[in-house]
Amino acid sequence: MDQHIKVPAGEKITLQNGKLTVPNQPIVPFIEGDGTGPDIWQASVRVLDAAVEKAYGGERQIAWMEVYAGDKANEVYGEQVWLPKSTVDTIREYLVGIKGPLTTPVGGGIRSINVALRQELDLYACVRPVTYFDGVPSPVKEPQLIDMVIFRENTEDIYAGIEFQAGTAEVQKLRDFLMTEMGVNKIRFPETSSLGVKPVSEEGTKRLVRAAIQYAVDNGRKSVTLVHKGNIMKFTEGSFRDWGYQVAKEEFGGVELDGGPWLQLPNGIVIKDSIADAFLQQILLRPAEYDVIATLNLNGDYISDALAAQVGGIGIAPGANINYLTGHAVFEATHGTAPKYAGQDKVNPSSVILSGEMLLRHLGWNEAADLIVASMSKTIGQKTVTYDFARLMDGATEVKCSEFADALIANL
Ligand SMILES: NC(=O)C1=CN([C@@H]2O[C@H](COP(=O)(O)OP(=O)(O)OC[C@H]3O[C@@H](n4cnc5c(N)ncnc54)[C@H](OP(=O)(O)O)[C@@H]3O)[C@@H](O)[C@H]2O)C=CC1
Ligand SMILES: O=C(O)CCC(=O)C(=O)O
Ligand SMILES: [Mg+2]
Repeated sequence: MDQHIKVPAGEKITLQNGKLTVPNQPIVPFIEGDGTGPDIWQASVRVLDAAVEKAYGGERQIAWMEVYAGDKANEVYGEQVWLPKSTVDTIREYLVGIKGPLTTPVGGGIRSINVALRQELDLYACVRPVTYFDGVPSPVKEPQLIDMVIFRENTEDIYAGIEFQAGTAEVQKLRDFLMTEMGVNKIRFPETSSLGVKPVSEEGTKRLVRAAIQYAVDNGRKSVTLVHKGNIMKFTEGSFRDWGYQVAKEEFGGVELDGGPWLQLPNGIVIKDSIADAFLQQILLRPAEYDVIATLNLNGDYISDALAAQVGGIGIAPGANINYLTGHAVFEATHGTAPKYAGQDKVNPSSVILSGEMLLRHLGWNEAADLIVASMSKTIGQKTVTYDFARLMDGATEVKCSEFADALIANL
């Protein structure tokens, strides 16, 4: 902790015997985020506080504690400080946090702060539920059939950022090693290639798939689909599939259906797999056949936004980054900073509000979480929506980001 972080009155959330102990005034660190982050956070925190107040009449309250990352860390800690150590240490100490989106430049510049936070805290499961709220405009015919929860591996894959730029001494060293010592002759343009490394481990895969299956078991879901491109990337994505089936068999009692590879657990849950390209058309054509999804980091990134579009877009796509073993969890929207709308009080705050709803449920404050879901349904049902929905909805009343929060609070 340092002098920039003001600790509010409240108590720490702790983990005891694998279970969270949540005081009535838990201190929860938050990162406001870049771009539209401040608008969204200011709207979201009001809704979260109002839901808690309504559910518990003042007996419970979240003590929010601001920690810094991205542009605001530069302002507070000085230039080129994007993710202060104290931010990571504070979230580590207080276990549960929430964040707005943070900018990552394309090409050069800093590596993703979002990814760094997930790696530093080993938040190995990125959990992104995709459900439909009645009345939301959707490009598909039967959006109500979509009810999936994506479990995206969050620490490995090509997403880990191990890559070397064309023309550097580093890439030359790696290329020479691959070509002379490993017999690699498939780099099409060796002199001008950048090279990336795609680590996919048995441990990393198994803990993610284990979490996905456990979620399916705990929540009475019908199936878990392992999504991969294992026909082409045999030892990374193919192994993800194989290790996934192994967990289902060895730890959850899966038995082969019709000679495999699909499995069925004793409670009826089906464990199956799908190749990523085919999967992306299947979720459009036959979404009812998919339920819990377990996939690698980059696939999960693409699938998250594609599925979000089917239920109205990334303005209403929440998520959580979780380590089920240590209890650490950082909740965040699926979308980014949407920089062209920054400071306009315009964008949809629903993704962060519903990420907060997931946070409340994670704390066991289900009454407050339920109030938020009900209010979201009611407000959208009244066609009071932000620009993203209004432009696709007949007869909608378009409201600002902050006004949408007001409407949600009024409907709690
Ligand atoms: N976890 C994180 O913090 C993430 C950070 N990022 C970062 O964000 C930056 C911008 O990324 P970009 O690719 O533009 O993706 P964004 O998700 O920021 O925005 C893409 C488009 O999605 C729509 N959108 C996004 N958020 C909302 C919202 N709250 N309400 C309504 N519509 C929304 C807008 O569509 P329209 O134009 O149609 O109105 C927007 O132009 C990059 O630096 C990227 O790295 C990206 C993803 C996640
Ligand atoms: O870190 C980033 O900038 C992008 C991350 C992202 O798109 C995601 O996690 O969905
Ligand atoms: Mg993404």
